[in-house]
Amino acid sequence: MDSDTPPLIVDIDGTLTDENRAIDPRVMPVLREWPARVVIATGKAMPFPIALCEFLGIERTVVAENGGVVFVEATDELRLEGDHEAALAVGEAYRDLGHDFGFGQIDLANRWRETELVVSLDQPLEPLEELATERGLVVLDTGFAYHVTDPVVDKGTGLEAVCAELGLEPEAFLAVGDSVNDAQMFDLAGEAVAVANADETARERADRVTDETYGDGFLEAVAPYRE
Ligand SMILES: O=C(O)COP(=O)(O)O
Ligand SMILES: [Mg+2]
Repeated sequence: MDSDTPPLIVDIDGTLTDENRAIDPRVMPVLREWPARVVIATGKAMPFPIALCEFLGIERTVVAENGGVVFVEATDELRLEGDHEAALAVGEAYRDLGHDFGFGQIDLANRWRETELVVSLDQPLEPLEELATERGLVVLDTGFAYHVTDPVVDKGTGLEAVCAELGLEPEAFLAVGDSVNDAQMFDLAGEAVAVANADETARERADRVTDETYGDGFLEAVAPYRE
């Protein structure tokens, strides 16, 4: 890798993982040794990307909850944005209709969530969308969960917030991802790469799509910078 390596913003599920959310171990040395800034941008709640950074031994620069949560360790900045009350109200109304979030009693998917709400893909989408729309929220299907999210935030606004903290430009970034929740960061990044398992929106908004899927796709996306 040379000094021209761009900063990297990368999604977790479907990009660094396999289809079952397990991290592909081959991505770990790549992230650990990346010579420029690495931003982990995910729909997951903050503890997951923070833990990933900690276990990788890299600085914690994180966009979580699809942009609702931004944490920049270097400047000690934590920004929470989005109407969490509205998301919780959607959840309550969804339950009142007899539906369930689908993550069991303990619900680790929502437990540490601070700005949005997630529902399992095996639960009905239509009533969730109706309730979300009534409250000015949107439902994102990432291929891993339905996210009830405030449209004032996304991974693009998250990238902008990180850049404002660190004095970087979004156009300097290489972005890699796999789904609709990566679209706005793809639009802002100088180079956006969708892995081959990506959904239609991510593929359309990317500059290129890899031949390989999941972790293999990520490795292919970053290969030009590792020669
Ligand atoms: O868990 C999800 O639903 C999406 O997570 P991701 O943004 O890291 O792919
Ligand atoms: Mg993803």
